[in-house]
Amino acid sequence: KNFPPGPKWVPVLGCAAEVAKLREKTGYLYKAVKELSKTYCTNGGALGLKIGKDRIVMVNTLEANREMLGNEDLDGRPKGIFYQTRTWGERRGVLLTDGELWKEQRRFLVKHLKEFGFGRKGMGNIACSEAAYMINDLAETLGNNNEGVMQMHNFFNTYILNTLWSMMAGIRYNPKEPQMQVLQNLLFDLFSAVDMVGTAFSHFPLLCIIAPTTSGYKDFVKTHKRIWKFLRDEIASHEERFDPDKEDRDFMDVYIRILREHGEVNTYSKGQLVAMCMDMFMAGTETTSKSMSFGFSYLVREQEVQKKAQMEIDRVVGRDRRPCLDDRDQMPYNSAIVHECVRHFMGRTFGVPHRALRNTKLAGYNIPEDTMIVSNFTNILLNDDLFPDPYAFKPERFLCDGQVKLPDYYFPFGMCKHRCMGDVLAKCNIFIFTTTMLQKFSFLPAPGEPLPSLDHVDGATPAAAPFKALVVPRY
Ligand code: HEM
Repeated sequence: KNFPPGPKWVPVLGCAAEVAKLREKTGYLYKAVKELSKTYCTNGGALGLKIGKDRIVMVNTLEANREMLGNEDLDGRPKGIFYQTRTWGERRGVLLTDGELWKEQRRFLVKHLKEFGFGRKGMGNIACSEAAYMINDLAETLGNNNEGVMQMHNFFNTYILNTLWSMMAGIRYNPKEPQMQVLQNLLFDLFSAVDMVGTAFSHFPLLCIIAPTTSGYKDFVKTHKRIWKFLRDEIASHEERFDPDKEDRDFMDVYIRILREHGEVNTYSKGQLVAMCMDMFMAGTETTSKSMSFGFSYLVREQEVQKKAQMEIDRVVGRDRRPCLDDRDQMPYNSAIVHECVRHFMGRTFGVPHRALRNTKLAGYNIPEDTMIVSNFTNILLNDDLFPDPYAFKPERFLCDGQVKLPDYYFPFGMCKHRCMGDVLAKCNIFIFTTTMLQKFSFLPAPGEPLPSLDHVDGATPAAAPFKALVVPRY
């Protein structure tokens, strides 16, 4: 009763058929949700759906999103086969957990990552060092001082992963390593095959038994097994070389020390360590590298924006040294590019789902316990009234009197208790990587190729459609 309005529910399916039909017609889940909201939500605040077993509320308006993120009754994370299969049937990690485990482990993770630079000056240095590898690799691929056409949409992945992994595991990977390429492709496919709200087998769990292959369950498990193996191997090699008398070198060392000294007590366990690494691996790399690939797909289209960014880099940094985080305050245009990259990425996705911990209210509607609640960021970040001409790439929208000014309706990293843990790292990486690339190279439309498409690959996190650029050294 008084559940947010939406399409009619039929037994077993709920309104899955109508959502699927619209999704097929529009090509994207976020567009399907937009059309449904137009049809069913007179006041717009929230759209109520039932897909298989899941009651889902899409939170549409700015006001309703603020209310949702500030309501502690809605601070749970979903339960169920989709979310728990990721962590071998248990609730582990920091991304999709709630309650005591989430609170204690999130606090522990943030506190100890700081020892290795997270959120501190060291983080900027790590990003600069990784950006230097990136441009050297690019120059090497092109052949010194030559230009060439490059596939760009997945170019940044490993470098972005390395900035986080140097703090988590003290490692940097070579992007050309076949194992790394396999892992990146696995992640890309995984994120394209599922949605933020789940997938066929999570809404209809019976499919895991009667149609494990077509429902995507088998692939989901297979991909996760490979990611677990990758992480467990790394933890095992940390355990092997762990020396209690030596200083910890990274977060894995810190966690291993806790387990050796106290055993698996309270919320601490080896499984929790694997799950946290997996969460960071997924939440921390896909989001930032996809924001960057959206950004570069637009920079190739919008040569004027690229030129303005390069003029600012030349003026503030020059060509004799590389950009660093301390330059950011003097580089409002490039800082605004960072926000525009994130806006384009998050504007095509949904927030990480929340769950009602108890019966509560949202936007005047009743929200029963265990309902999944999802921020519809499209309605905010691609909203014509809040961001005029929303599909254009305009860093200027974040500038006022030559300085960056963020409106209070720009919160792509969420708000309140579940706010993104990695926003500072993400913004640091996008700034350093973009400015370092634009200082050294220009990215032009590839001859004979179409301009990068404005369409994207749908999924749990959206990806810029694959595109190429002609990369030309500037000096
Ligand atoms: C452009 C990059 C990124 C964007 C747009 C982004 C966005 C978000 C959003 C919207 C949430 C959900 C907030 C909520 O549920 O209310 C979130 C959660 C989270 N993000 Fe990010 N994120 C980014 C990068 C990162 C990075 C680099 C890391 C890791 C260092 C990270 C780690 C996490 C974690 C662990 C959570 C779960 C927080 C919790 O539930 O307590 N994210 N992020």
